[in-house]
Formats: sequence, C-alpha cells, structure tokens
Amino acid sequence: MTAVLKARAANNRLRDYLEITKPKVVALLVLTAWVGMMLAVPGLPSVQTLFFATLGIGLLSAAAAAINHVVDQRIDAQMARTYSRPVAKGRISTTQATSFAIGLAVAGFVVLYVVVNALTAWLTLASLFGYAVVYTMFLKRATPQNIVIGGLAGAMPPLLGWTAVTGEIHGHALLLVMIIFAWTPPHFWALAIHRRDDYAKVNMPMLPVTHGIDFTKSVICLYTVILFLVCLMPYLVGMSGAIYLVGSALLNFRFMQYAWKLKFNADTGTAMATFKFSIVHLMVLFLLLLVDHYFKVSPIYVS
Ligand code: HEM
Ligand SMILES: CC(C)=CCC/C(C)=C/CC/C(C)=C/COP(=O)(O)OP(=O)(O)O
Repeated sequence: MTAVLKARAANNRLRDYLEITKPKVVALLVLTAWVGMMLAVPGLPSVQTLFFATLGIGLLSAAAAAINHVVDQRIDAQMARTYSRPVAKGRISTTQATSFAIGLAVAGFVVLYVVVNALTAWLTLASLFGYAVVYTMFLKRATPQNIVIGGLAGAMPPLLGWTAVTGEIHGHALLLVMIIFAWTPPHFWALAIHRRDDYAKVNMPMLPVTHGIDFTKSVICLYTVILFLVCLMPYLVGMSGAIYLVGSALLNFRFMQYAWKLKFNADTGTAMATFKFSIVHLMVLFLLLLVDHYFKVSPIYVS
C-alpha cells in the first residue's frame, strides 16, 4: 500500500470512530452543559472547571453514543437512515467499538471525579447508564413512551454543568433540565414521522408506528405548548430577564407554527423541516439564556 493510500485508510478509520460518538449531538449537549456552568455563578466559572467539565461530560456522552451504536447495530443495519453506520457495516467490530466506548467512559469519569467533583462524575455516569442501558437496551424496544422517559438522560447536561461549578443541585438547573425534557418529544417524533416505515420495518414501537401519524402530530402540537409554558419558568422565577423572555417566546411560537403546519397543512418536507428547526430552536434558546445572563434586563414585577 502506498503512503497516500495508507493515510487515506487511517483518515477513514478516524472518521468512523468519530461518527460513532455522534459528534453533532454531543456538541449540542455540551453547549447546554456550558450554559448550566455559566448560569450557576454571577461571573465566569474558573477556566479549569470549564475545561475539565466539558472534557468529562463530552467523553461520557460520546461513550454513551458509541455504546448505542454497538447495541443497535442489527436494527441500524436494516434502516435506510442508519444502514451505513460503521458498526452496522462491520467497519468497526463490536469488540473495537466496545473497547473504545469503555476507554472514553473511564477517561471521562476519572477526569470528572478527580478534577471536577464526585457528584458531577456520578450524575454523568448515571446519564450514560440512562441513555446507553435504560433507553437503548430496554425502553426503545418496549414502549412508545421510550423517548419521553429516556429523554431525561439527554436533558441532564445543564444540571451536570451546574454541579460541576457549585457541587450542588439547584432548582434553576432543574428548570433547564425540564426545558430539554419537554423539547425532546417534538424533536424526535417529527423525525420519527418522516422515518415511520423504517421504524415499522424493524418493529420499534415508536409513536407513529404504534399510534399512527395523525395522533403523533397532535401530541407534537401539545408538547410544543407544554414547552412554551416550561420555557416561561426561568423568567417567572427571576432566573432570566426580558431578553430571554422575548427570544424564547419567538422561538416557541415558531416551533408551534411548525407543529401546526405539520398537523393541518403538511407537505412531504414538513416533518423533516420541523425536526431540523427543533435543533436550531434548542441551540438558540440556550444561547439566549447565556446572553441574557450577562446582559440581564431585570424582570418587571407588578407589586
Ligand atoms: C431520547 C432523546 C433523543 C432522541 C430519541 C433523539 C433522536 C435523534 C435522532 C434519531 C436523530 C437523527 C440522527 C441522524 O440523523 O442520524 C437526532 C439528531 C440530533 N439530535 Fe437528537 N434525540 C434525543 C435527544 C437529543 C438531545 C438531548 C440533544 C441535544 C441537547 C439532541 C441533539 C440532536 C442533534 C444536534 C441532532 C442532529 C445530528 C446530526 O445532524 O448529525 N438530541 N436525534
Ligand atoms: C452522559 C450523557 C449526557 C449521556 C447522553 C448521551 C446522548 C448521546 C444523548 C442523545 C440522545 C440521542 C441522540 C438519542 C437517539 O438515539 P436513538 O438510538 O433513538 O437514535 P439513532 O437511531 O440515531 O441511534
């Protein structure tokens, strides 16, 4: 093999390992953890905490994603969206992917336990367990409420960021968790509507498969309303100010518009457009929380 071919093979291999960590998902999870870290204190947290908490939470999230690729390899191999994934295709063996995931998890746990704090290390490990074991191995195959319950694991990073900085669980951090918890169902079910036939083929009891597309659309509408209400909480408890209130209201109205269109006036692209918007929505919402924290316009209280 020439040097060029060897370099290309090594590059492809690296790309495969990166892919099984779900890097874009982990990036958004880490953003929400950062917001948890920044909102936990009035100024900035220490650079050391920021760096090592990001590293530890990122490594454990990536490990959870890699375990998901191992556990789901058979169903992944049968679905159009996932058939070419590295483990499903056999480009990375089960043993290799498992060892990689264990390596990431141990490294992440040690970083958090030794440099950050024990509470954050254990809570992050519990989140990994919630996603990789409880959701992927059991809930996903058992009930259409799989992603509602399993969504709690993915909603944890703001709390993990908060405890990394303060060492304590705080009600404000739990509000941020609740926001992601309420966001997850419309995020996932929009995609599941688009991919309904894929999930039906592999007997995954996703809501559009078990209860139909129309019912799922109604529930998405309902969740966007719940999300709107949950998103008011940071303002109502005085945690965030007017910038956040206005921005989050606009984002949530847009999300409700997408949901409404999906229910009453959908074309073939509406479900995917709603799914893609959900990602922009969460990203901008958390950036807004951050901007609001540093340029806060105090809430107006009526006495
Ligand atoms: C149980 C909870 C969740 C489920 C079932 C779920 C499901 C999914 C699925 C099936 C995809 C499509 C992946 C693909 O195209 O191959 C996806 C994409 C994505 N999800 Fe979620 N998700 C959940 C929670 C989250 C959370 C908590 C976040 C971040 C805070 C998140 C962020 C993203 C992002 C950024 C993408 C786009 C990835 C890409 O384009 O490669 N998801 N999600
Ligand atoms: C430590 C910590 C915070 C852990 C959480 C880790 C994590 C990666 C959460 C994201 C949730 C997610 C992408 C679910 C999709 O799984 P799926 O199996 O339904 O989707 P797929 O078919 O695309 O694999």
